[in-house]
Amino acid sequence: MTTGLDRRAPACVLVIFGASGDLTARKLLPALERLTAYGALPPEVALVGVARTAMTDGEFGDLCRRSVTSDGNRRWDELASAARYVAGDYDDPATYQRLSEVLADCDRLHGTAGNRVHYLATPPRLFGPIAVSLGKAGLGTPDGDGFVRVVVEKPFGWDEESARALYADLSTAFVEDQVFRIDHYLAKETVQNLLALRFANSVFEPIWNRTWVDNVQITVAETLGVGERGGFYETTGAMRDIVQNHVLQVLSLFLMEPPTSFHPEAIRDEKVKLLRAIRPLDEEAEIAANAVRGQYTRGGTREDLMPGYRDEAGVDPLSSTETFVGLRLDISNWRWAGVPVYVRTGKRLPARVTEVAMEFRRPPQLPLFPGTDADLEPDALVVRVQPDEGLSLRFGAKVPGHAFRVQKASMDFSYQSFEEQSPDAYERVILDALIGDPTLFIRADEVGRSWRIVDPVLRYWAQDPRPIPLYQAATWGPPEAAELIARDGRRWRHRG
Ligand SMILES: NC(=O)C1=CN([C@@H]2O[C@H](COP(=O)(O)OP(=O)(O)OC[C@H]3O[C@@H](n4cnc5c(N)ncnc54)[C@H](OP(=O)(O)O)[C@@H]3O)[C@@H](O)[C@H]2O)C=CC1
Ligand SMILES: O=C1O[C@H](COP(=O)(O)O)[C@@H](O)[C@H](O)[C@H]1O
Repeated sequence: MTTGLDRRAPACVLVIFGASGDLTARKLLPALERLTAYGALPPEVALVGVARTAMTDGEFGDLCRRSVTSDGNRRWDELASAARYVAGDYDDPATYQRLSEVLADCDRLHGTAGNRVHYLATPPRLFGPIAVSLGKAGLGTPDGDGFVRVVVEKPFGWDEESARALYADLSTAFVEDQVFRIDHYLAKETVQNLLALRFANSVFEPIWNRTWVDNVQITVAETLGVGERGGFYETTGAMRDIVQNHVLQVLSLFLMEPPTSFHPEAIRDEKVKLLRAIRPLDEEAEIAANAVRGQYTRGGTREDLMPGYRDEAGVDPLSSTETFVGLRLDISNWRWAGVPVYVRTGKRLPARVTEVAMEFRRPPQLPLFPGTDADLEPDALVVRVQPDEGLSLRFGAKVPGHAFRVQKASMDFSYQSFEEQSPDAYERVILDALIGDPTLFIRADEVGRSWRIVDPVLRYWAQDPRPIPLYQAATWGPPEAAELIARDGRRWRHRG
């Protein structure tokens, strides 16, 4: 992982496919503006957009400026004014011929030295065909000492088989080292801080195992519903949208073995080893007992009544797509054997919170305060990814007074205590891709292994004749979610 403060992109052209789209306007262009604001994109970096919508170079430049509020950022104006645009179908060889010519112009005018980063920000089913077309046009192969990379947005396929087909398409044009698969969660500051927490301190390592840890809980809770993205979500659901990628990535960083170095491959090797150690739920009875799905219905308060999932635009009124997933996963290795990992994610939950919590075993007995142990929450280390990024260590402390009463207290660290601002996740991933640092990107074997974990559950749900369990918007999921963990004598950290 490159750590220096002097992170600057090398000479190159960033080519965005899907340049007329939502992701480009809402995330990529604002991230590029911020990168120019702090000098990370020198004049030898050029921007090219590709999409079907007819636009001139000037109109694309206007779109760049319109998508961003920038105050006197000269380098951004320069980048947007010099931006080029190629209009055309993604499967038409003429599009790639024009792109080749535009790239040659960039090399001549901006000194971009034949280096290219192709960013695929189109609907996912176009990723494979675009990669194949880039290969056929000779745009996947670097010239001499230069580089060509491809950045792929999630999802990486819909199941293990389609992920393999996408890999095959990418491989017609690129070798694995050239492929940067994005998971924007890995670029969140607190997720990266997991590495610092675990490996820049010696105090945590001795307790990071089954001897001390009782259970791990990962929560990715959103208050929003699917909004405008109903059509997309209908084909995705919470398991593919969040668990297969964000949750399993965070989980593997949190629970992996210490890497032998901070070399990207050493970290990714440990992540994939951990993913391999997660026992897939293969048997039907195992899935029924350890996986819960749910879908939100109308709910909230009278003042803030939220629509049900089936009322959202683009959603089938009889849809059985899951907007909530609860799972118990088990890890078959020496460090974590017998420590359940509870995972929960959903839309329209009561709070926006993403966190990883490690609950510690209770003391063997509580002789000083008999009768309280059932009520006392277990000690826990909580990594808050959002909002209010930080860490908390929760423990029991005596309440002042004559009686010996114990209450939970916590030691907190908040990222707000640093003066430096965290870069937005997309700033981080774009700059890493331009620099060529793959640490925060997902390797092909991690993708395959993650599908291996979620596929059996998705197949089981697809043929399950029972109606999907429902939960009211602004509640913590269906009752089955509470039962999943209560069966083991435990409770979710956040509950209604
Ligand atoms: N939007 C977001 O917040 C996030 C998006 N992503 C991922 O980023 C990628 C892009 O997402 P987003 O920008 O929302 O997608 P859009 O639906 O906005 O599509 C991007 C562009 O692709 C082209 N396109 C759309 N539909 C088709 C089609 N049927 N055939 C050919 N071209 C089409 C359009 O350009 P034109 O018609 O001009 O060719 C469109 O502007 C997706 O893979 C998504 O999963 C990931 C995280 C968040
Ligand atoms: O990838 C996705 O993530 C967002 C949540 O991202 P966050 O950074 O706001 O936590 C989620 O809303 C979306 O459905 C999913 O595609």
